[in-house]
Amino acid sequence: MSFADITTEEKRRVLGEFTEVKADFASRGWFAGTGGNLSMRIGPYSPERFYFAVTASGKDKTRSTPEDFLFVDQDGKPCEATTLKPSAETSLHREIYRLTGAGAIFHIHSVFNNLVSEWFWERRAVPIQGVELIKAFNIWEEDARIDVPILTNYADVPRIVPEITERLDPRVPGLLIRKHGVCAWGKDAFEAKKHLEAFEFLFEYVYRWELLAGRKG
Ligand SMILES: CSC[C@@H](O)[C@@H](O)C(=O)COP(=O)(O)O
Ligand SMILES: [Zn+2]
Repeated sequence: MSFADITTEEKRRVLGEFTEVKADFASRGWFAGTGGNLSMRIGPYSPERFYFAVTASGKDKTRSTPEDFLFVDQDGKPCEATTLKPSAETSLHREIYRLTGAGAIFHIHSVFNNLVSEWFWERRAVPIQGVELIKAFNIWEEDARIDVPILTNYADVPRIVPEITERLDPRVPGLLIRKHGVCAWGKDAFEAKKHLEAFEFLFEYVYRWELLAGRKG
């Protein structure tokens, strides 16, 4: 099955859901300075062949226009004729889809995700233990601990890709890029959003806990 076989109804459904998620994130202030990008997969999946809708690069993501998204394939090539440029960080989405088969990936910049990525940079991971919201990742064991990987924020974005390949933890549906932002994913937009909200809660918790524990300043 190729992209041409995907029905117009299915494309409309995905873009409709995508538009809602984007507006919701905009209302939370998650797209400061055009930062952040979102993608949602469409059609059948294999690690070698898949398609996804992705936000166009450099747009004001707090606005809704007919030029907000385009469809690309597993190589990041547009599936339809367009003048739009896919997100500068499309290579990160491609690799996460290839490794996980996720249905949606959301990347945002926030002050808390930037702060914890720097504070824990030496260990290359943010440790989080025993906080109830870890269950949002479908991890139910008593006093569970996760380590959210922190990757190097290379200006040449494709250089980050091998670090994703090496560091992605199948139990943890997210990763941080140092002093940049978080990518969170899930089997569909609902789950990716749930994971993103949980990460943002947990990063704020960790930051505040470090302050209370006197490890900062
Ligand atoms: C202007 S914010 C920095 C951007 O380079 C990037 O990190 C980002 O998240 C948005 O890039 P985009 O190409 O619009 O998807
Ligand atoms: Zn970014």
